[in-house]
Amino acid sequence: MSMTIGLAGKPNAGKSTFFKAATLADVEIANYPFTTINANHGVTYVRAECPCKEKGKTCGKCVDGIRLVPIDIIDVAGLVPDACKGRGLGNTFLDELRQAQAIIHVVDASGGTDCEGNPVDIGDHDPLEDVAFLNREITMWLYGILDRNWVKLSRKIQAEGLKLETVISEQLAGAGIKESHVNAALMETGLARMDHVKWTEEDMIRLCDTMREISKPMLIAANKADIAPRENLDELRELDRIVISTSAAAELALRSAAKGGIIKYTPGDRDFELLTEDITKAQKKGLEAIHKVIERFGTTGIQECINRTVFELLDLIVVYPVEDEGKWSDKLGNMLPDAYLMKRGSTCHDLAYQIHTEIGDRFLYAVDARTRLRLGEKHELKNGDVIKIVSTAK
Ligand SMILES: Nc1nc2c(ncn2[C@@H]2O[C@H](COP(=O)(O)OP(=O)(O)OP(=O)(O)O)[C@@H](O)[C@H]2O)c(=O)[nH]1
Repeated sequence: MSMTIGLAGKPNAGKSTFFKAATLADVEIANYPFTTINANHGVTYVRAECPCKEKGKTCGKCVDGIRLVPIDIIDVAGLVPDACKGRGLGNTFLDELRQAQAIIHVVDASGGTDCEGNPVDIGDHDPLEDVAFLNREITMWLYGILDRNWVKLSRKIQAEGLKLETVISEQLAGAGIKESHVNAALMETGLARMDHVKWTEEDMIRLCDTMREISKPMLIAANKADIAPRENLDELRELDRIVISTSAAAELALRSAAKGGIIKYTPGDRDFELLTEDITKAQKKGLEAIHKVIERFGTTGIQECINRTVFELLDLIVVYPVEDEGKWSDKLGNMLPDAYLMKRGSTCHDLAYQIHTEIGDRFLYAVDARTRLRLGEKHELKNGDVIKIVSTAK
């Protein structure tokens, strides 16, 4: 199961900076091959507690007990200028959006760019408009697809006795909508109890809006928080969703400085340590400014966006498969060699399949390496579990 985070945002909101920062990893930390599919596709990392700390050992795969687990991220390009003037979302944008299971919407919280991304005075543009705009556009895109054939589909449901959720999900399959999404939206809107023939346009838009929320959960990165008026940040925080104050520019500077050996900084840290005095005046001033930003907000917010997208919006957990339940290692003695992101609710059997099809097919039982207890195939995994799978596979 591969999951992808989509980064969306109007021009100049800081989306490219966010993407660059989120995908810039110190190779020594990352330990994974850098797999760029194209310029817009990259790998970012979830920050997790590494279990090796509990053993009082260092696995060599983490930094001071912080494990970085890879996940794909796409810079969803093509939220075109003029979209807000009625041109709608671009095809590139929608094509890429389909591939993402959750969205981080990078908003210019400073209000220093208009709806097309043109610079205006700080505070002149209301960032709430950008949030509402993107949501509405995605909803109306779904509605457009559904409405196109609705009369025909509606008749088909009645004539052939088909299930409403099957027909709707088939029509919206291209947008990544699954039957479970439709079902959940029908329940949430109360439309499940109403004859679909009687649905008004407004009902259908409401259904699409709810399907969007469920199938593409979104959090808001209130970016440029460092220069944003406080009212803007407060206003955004009142939204009924996760809103995180971010400074993509600060995170990019920190990761670049860490990569260059100037500072010690692991993504998401609440501070950084200067490793050399051999820096220019400008660098020193820059780092001091970033220090103030971190002091004010706790972190730059970028890592928090990734973590909360993964653990809350996508509802994933991290699981560590091992072959030796005593040493928490593989056969060669490498401690905690892998960290897998899996959907919450996954079982030991699912983990076996994730490791290898044959191990899944020939699964016998699993062992919780912490408690040494035997677990059956249906046992549900928890975040941070260290698990050995026993199978008859060679
Ligand atoms: N003050 C401040 N400026 C930022 C921040 N993030 C990005 N910027 C600046 O905002 C401008 C736009 O950033 P980009 O990352 O290029 O914006 P974008 O949304 O990707 O825009 P396009 O590439 O045109 O789509 C640049 O000058 C950045 O340096 C931030 O957190 N704080």
